[in-house]
Amino acid sequence: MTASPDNGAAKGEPIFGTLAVVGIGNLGSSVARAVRKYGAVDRVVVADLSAEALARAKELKLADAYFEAPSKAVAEADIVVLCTPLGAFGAIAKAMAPHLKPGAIVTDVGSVKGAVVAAAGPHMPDTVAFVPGHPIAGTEKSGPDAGSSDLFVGRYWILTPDETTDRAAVARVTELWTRCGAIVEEMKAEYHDKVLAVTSHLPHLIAYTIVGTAFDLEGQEQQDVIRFSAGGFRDFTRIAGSSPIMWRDIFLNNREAVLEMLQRFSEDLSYLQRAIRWGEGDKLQDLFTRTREVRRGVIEAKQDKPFPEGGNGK
Ligand SMILES: NC(=O)c1ccc[n+]([C@@H]2O[C@H](COP(=O)([O-])OP(=O)(O)OC[C@H]3O[C@@H](n4cnc5c(N)ncnc54)[C@H](O)[C@@H]3O)[C@@H](O)[C@H]2O)c1
Ligand SMILES: O=C(O)C(=O)C[C@]1(C(=O)O)C=C[C@@H](O)C=C1
Repeated sequence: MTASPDNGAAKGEPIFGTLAVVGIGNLGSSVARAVRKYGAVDRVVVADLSAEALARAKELKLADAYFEAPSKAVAEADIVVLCTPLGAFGAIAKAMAPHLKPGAIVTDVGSVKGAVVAAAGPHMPDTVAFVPGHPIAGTEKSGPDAGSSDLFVGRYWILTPDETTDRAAVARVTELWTRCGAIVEEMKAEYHDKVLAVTSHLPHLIAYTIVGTAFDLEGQEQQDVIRFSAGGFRDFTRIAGSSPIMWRDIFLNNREAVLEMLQRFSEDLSYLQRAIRWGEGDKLQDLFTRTREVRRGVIEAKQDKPFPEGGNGK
């Protein structure tokens, strides 16, 4: 099931000429590194509004050319990958639209799909194909140093084309991310947003809540929570350390699905609360047995580690 590359760069003919990354942070730099390592494109250009991120990307030699304005970077691109926080997608799409090459493909890595299609889609010229996408891979870190060429190896990359999307463009984007090691699947944007609300957005919200609760404790108690940080809390602090801007935008852009899942979660939490209050150990044990099975399933699907076995951090 795992896609082609081992961790020594498997190569073939480049799939695209020039690839433009807009937003050279964790995901953008992972895309830049991966397409180069796996020989998927001839040339990489990047745009980022942060002078600091651009300077660091240059030091790391992540691309062949660097621009502040997306309009400059996309002018020569055969494929553009939007890798900024979601809140910027609409404005970037509008600004770059007049400068896109006819025949170019625009795709993205945004964690929510419905809102992205709504914000960016209407700005796309008819001469360009827009293929929304989302790699289910990442870490809590931000910036160009955080990326890895192996981030996508063995991980799912979901595309959410609709009935108007150019199928040839979908096929080329599929080929691109498959070359970088991902397992590409298609689904409807709305379905994607519902599934990710449970598997990614809600866990982050829970982590933010628990760590926030600990932070709100007074004086000595707060210090001791950090000092004696047990495994469970420690794991929550990792994802609660994720980018505040990225996660603000995810919750603002997947409001309905997150609120729906949060409602179900609250009901399930009340059930456990009652079971603890009334000493109903059988109910607790029954649920914990079923959740153990879920964990087994994740391990069997090889989705339990951020990087592949022996995968590099860069
Ligand atoms: N981090 C993850 O685990 C992860 C995983 C999958 C998808 N994503 C998605 O990837 C995207 C980027 O996340 P990240 O973790 O790489 O964030 P990041 O903070 O590491 O990088 C974002 C970059 O975008 C730049 N940027 C912001 N606004 C811009 C604009 N208007 N024009 C140009 N550049 C701009 C920032 O300067 C920064 O360099 C988000 O949409 C997120 O939902 C993230
Ligand atoms: O492992 C992590 O640090 C992540 O948060 C990565 C993670 C996830 O929830 O799995 C976060 C957001 C994404 O859109 C995709 C991946």
